Amino acid sequence: MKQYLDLCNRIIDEGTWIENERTGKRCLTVINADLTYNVGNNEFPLITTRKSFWKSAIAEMLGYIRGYDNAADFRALGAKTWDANANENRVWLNNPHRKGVDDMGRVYGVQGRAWSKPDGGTIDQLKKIVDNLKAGIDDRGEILSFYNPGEFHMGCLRPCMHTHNFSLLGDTLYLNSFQRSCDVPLGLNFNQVQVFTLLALIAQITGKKPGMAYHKIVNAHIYEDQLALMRDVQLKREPFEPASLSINPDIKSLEDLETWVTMDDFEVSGYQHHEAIKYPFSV
Ligand SMILES: Nc1nc(=O)c2c([nH]1)NC[C@@H]1CN(c3ccc(C(=O)N[C@@H](CCC(=O)O)C(=O)O)cc3)CN21
Ligand SMILES: O=c1ccn([C@H]2C[C@H](O)[C@@H](COP(=O)(O)O)O2)c(=O)[nH]1
Repeated sequence: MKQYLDLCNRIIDEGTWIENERTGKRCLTVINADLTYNVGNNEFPLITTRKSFWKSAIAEMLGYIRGYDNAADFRALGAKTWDANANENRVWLNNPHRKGVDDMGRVYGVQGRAWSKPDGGTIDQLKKIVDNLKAGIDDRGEILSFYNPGEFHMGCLRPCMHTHNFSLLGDTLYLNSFQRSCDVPLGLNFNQVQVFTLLALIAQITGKKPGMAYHKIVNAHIYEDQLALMRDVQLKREPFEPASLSINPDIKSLEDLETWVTMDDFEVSGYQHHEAIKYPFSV
């Protein structure tokens, strides 16, 4: 929690105002933040200075793991977070690649599970990683990349958290996750949970011990219409003791994640939090 609050305070104290053309809003911005999560000790990085909708965050990550490309599939898992980007952004609505209502296009998990090869066919990056790690192999290229500039024009948004790089040291699994752009009041609250849960899940299905997750953020910002709520409400609150996450131990394979897992397979205990804050969302 401290590292989240430190980043919010740093943006407010040292940030630079930057115009953002895509949303038409100004953002108070800093460059470079490094967050770390101790997954081995189950130090779940859940925000306590407002109510966090952690189930939506995990549902989103599960949707990426499954390679979903449709906001309705995310909703069915419990995340409404892609509705606006799929259905309310004028540039995407006018894009000839959009297949209809709720289509997100070739974003995130589509690239992770079905990256198109120039000579035909697709690459399943996640399956290769899981198979290798299960066999104790780290080829120093256990990389899940959602960032495919050749297909940006076929998706509603470029991926923000774009690369997840796994590493094995003996029986311990590590994760470095890279994020190019971060909406600190709204997105980071989710992204912290996602990096943590991704390492916990992949360790569980590959039979490894989870170690540390390292989360690198490049452009960390607060939108102008979020600033007062962050500065005058959320940052005035005292954080509570951290919560912990438990994951159904029956989840044993990538196929389990792809087929029967729901949000009922995740539980958070000891979550004390302040009241929810409704931050404005920029499409
Ligand atoms: N401007 C912007 N910020 C983001 O964080 C973001 C995007 N766009 N576009 C793609 C995804 C979608 N994400 C989202 C979208 C919505 C919420 C959101 O509304 N959160 C509320 C309520 C969540 C709920 O009820 O489930 C929150 O209070 O956290 C969070 C992350 C993260 N990403
Ligand atoms: O997982 C996510 C997804 C998105 N965001 C935020 C970061 C930005 O505020 C917007 C994306 O806008 P770009 O113009 O494409 O940078 O969404 C996030 O924080 N986390």
